[in-house]
Amino acid sequence: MLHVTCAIIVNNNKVLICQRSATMKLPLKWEFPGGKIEPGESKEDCLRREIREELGIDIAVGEPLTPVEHHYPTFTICLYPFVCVLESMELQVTEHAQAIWEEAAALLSYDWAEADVPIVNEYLSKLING
Ligand SMILES: Nc1nc2c([nH]c(=O)n2[C@H]2C[C@H](O)[C@@H](COP(=O)(O)OP(=O)(O)OP(=O)(O)O)O2)c(=O)[nH]1
Repeated sequence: MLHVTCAIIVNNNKVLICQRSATMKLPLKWEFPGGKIEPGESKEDCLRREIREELGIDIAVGEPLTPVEHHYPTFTICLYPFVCVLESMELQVTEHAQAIWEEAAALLSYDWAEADVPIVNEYLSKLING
């Protein structure tokens, strides 16, 4: 099983969402940026490292949401989501097809990686219900 962190990065009431490139696994699916936890690394350190590598920005890692275990046809992941805050502005998209700031209300209209769907739903229900 792959252990993967992902960041729901919030800034000005928008969330940063990323589209996987055509050559990655799960091509062109939308996801929250992040990646595999390395041996000996904390989830929070993993997220800060991955976000710096993939997007060139710094984040403050905040509240964890519920981890999601998902079985894709050829691999299984456990995805650990955290709500994060943007700490530096200049985005440099190095691995994804695109990265965009999106309103919460529009998140459900994207073609998400399947493991992300429960995370999007939990984030939205927290926004509505506090
Ligand atoms: N970063 C990230 N990965 C996700 C999400 N949802 C989801 O199913 N995944 C999957 C896609 C990948 O198979 C894996 C994350 O690994 P990664 O980002 O470090 O790896 P990768 O796709 O660049 O490359 P690889 O698996 O081919 O080595 O988890 C998500 O929201 N964020």
